[in-house]
Amino acid sequence: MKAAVVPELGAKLEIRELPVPEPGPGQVLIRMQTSGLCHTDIHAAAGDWPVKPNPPFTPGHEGVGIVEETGPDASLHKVGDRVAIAWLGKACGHCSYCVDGWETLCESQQNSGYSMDGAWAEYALAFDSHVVTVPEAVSSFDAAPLTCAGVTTFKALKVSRIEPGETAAVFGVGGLGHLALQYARDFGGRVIAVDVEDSKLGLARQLGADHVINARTTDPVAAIRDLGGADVAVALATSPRVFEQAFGSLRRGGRLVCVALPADDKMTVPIFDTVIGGKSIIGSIVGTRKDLTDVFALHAAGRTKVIAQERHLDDVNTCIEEVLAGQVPARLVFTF
Ligand SMILES: NC(=O)c1ccc[n+]([C@@H]2O[C@H](COP(=O)([O-])OP(=O)(O)OC[C@H]3O[C@@H](n4cnc5c(N)ncnc54)[C@H](O)[C@@H]3O)[C@@H](O)[C@H]2O)c1
Ligand SMILES: [Zn+2]
Ligand SMILES: [Zn+2]
Repeated sequence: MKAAVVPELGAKLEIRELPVPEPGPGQVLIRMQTSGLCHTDIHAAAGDWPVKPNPPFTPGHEGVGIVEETGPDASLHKVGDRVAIAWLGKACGHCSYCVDGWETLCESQQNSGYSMDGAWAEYALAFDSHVVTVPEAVSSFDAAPLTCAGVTTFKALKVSRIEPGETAAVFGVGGLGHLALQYARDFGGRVIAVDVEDSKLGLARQLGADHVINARTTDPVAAIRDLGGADVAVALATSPRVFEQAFGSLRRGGRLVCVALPADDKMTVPIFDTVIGGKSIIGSIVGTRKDLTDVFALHAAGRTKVIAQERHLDDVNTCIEEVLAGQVPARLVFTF
């Protein structure tokens, strides 16, 4: 099979011919149909996060495909089922987090395309217990971005406790942001989109943003405050400065949801303003299998639009450059 492999951290990916892997206990072998390029895969290949993956490895955690073979003790899914491989490759199932509906916080979890080989390949192994069924009404093309960008921003808006009528500011209209603003529109009220590319802001308008701000030419903090401030700000761009601006845009009682994971790991926020203004800072990591099922159901009901372009795995290095240059509306999806 063909797979994109990170030979060493920071190096260009290589397209390699590898043997199709055999499913072990509890595993299924998936024949990939589509696989999205999340900015997390770029961090993984660069090795720019505090906890590093071990090369050589195959990235990819927005994989959608067909179960081709089941390993011993894998009985939840059967050959022919269409399933999604998400970032949460496996959680233990019995720690305090897992039993309390917070499997995404499990300390012994495995992550697809990071601690285990991922979905940028013609075939991938996954755990039967953790792949999620894709409903018929959701195409494999749309399902790929929903599997990380969708579930992550759906969860981020849930933990923000946004209320109908509240204002949400979405910082970064990339793969995650273009879905975040649709959930914000559906769960809350007014939506303000911030990016540094006019093309992304045009897309944000089409997807229902009420106001758009180009942070390259306009100070987003002042502009959002002029609009009355944000009840919820979601940080989806990979720079600490964006987190600080997102915090600065909050009105009293506002909640900053931290989602992006910039390599530069520190942000500065004013303590006085946090205390006096009763503001909250919330971290949010992907979503559960149930969240992803809900995301698919919303999409099947026509509530979200996925904006993505089709690419070939052979062009993976160019694709990464395109994403880094901010040229992509809004996700790239490899098709097999
Ligand atoms: N917490 C989680 O569970 C989770 C899940 C998936 C991805 N992530 C992280 O989220 C981040 C975003 O991922 P993505 O796939 O959406 O990336 P992306 O590259 O598709 O989108 C980033 C967007 O930010 C915009 N941007 C850049 N600089 C900006 C600035 N100064 N102000 C406003 N916008 C700016 C870019 O133009 C782009 O539209 C990455 O760090 C990724 O690792 C986190
Ligand atoms: Zn992702
Ligand atoms: Zn656990």
